[in-house]
Amino acid sequence: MSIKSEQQRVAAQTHIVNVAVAVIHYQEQYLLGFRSAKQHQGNRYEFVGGKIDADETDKQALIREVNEETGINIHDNTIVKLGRLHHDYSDKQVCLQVYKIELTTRQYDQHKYCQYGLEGQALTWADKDEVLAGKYPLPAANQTILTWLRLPSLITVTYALSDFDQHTDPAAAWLAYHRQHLAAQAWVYVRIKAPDSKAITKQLMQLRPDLQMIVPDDFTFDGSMLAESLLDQTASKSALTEPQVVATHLTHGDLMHWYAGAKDTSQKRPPLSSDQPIIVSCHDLDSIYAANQLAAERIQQGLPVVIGMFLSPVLATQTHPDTVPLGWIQWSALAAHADIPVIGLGGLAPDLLQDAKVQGAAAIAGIRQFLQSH
Ligand SMILES: Nc1nc2c([nH]c(=O)n2[C@H]2C[C@H](O)[C@@H](COP(=O)(O)OP(=O)(O)OP(=O)(O)O)O2)c(=O)[nH]1
Repeated sequence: MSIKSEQQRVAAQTHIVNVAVAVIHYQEQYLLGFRSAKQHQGNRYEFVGGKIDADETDKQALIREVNEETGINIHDNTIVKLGRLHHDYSDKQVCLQVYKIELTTRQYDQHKYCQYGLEGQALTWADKDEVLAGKYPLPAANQTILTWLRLPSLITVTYALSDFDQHTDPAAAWLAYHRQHLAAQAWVYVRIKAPDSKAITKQLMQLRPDLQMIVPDDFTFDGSMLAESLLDQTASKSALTEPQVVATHLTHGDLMHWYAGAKDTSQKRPPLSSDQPIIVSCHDLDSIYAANQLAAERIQQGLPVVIGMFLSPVLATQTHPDTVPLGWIQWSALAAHADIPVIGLGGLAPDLLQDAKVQGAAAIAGIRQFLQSH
């Protein structure tokens, strides 16, 4: 049975309404509709969208709904899948299939002054920062979408400390290199792979307070390390460490370990203790299912969500010369199973972003090509 018909069968049995949601934007401006008081979740803003008919694919529904509600034809735009999420509003269960679409300048210019949609609903172009800050009340399910939207298009992965072994002081050389070559405000997956990773990470945070860091799951900056720092020791641990940590990272192995426990009902594991959003690494279908389950459980339990999945290796890399890459075709087929934004990793460069989006990537990541060469 195809995935699509399986989804429809489950939805029919449990009365889940399948909805196509179009996060339409032009640069940092996001298009919001306003739900009338008489609609379900009325008197709130919404992303354009609506129910997926039984004979439609998600994308067909998306294109139809956007056209019916706004008159914008997105048939030729790149449609990037962000994710899929269930929400139980108690009076109605929905499954939102969420996609992000960037309008062309021409499309935006044609529609930027339209204050009402074709169904009479109010339309607003809103600043991304204000949408993410919660200035526009949206249905509860949209909180997860807002967290997904924080994910940037490009993520830099650091070198391992062992790549600096030829230096007399590898840690100092690692720090000097990354301090200089990471782009301003970059999202960085700090992957040092050494016993003193935490101390080095802490130093990078102090050298580059502009960076947004993804750190290994077991990174809690304990009291002794904080005491060594010059920071105010009376401040709380979280206030000292969290502003720069945007997510914790779970390796493929850790994820599968959690999944094995989660499937074993005799010793069911909670959906992990991290009080941060999570980014996982996946290499195959099993780990994608594990990530989907973790993502769903964390939403159900009101924990910070799983904001993305590194799916690798897309292409051959210098870091893992013996690993057979997935290639775009297999990568794209796997990515379609993910319920969370997928980040392409392995052999990529920033100028491949557009190609990667066409293949289903919400973002791409890498090491050498993502570090600035100055
Ligand atoms: N369009 C849209 N719907 C959303 C969002 N977030 C969210 O929870 N929903 C929910 C609200 C509704 O229950 C459902 C959307 O269905 P809809 O727009 O076709 O339904 P409706 O309430 O207008 O009902 P109807 O008049 O078509 O029967 O999804 C969102 O951002 N956009």
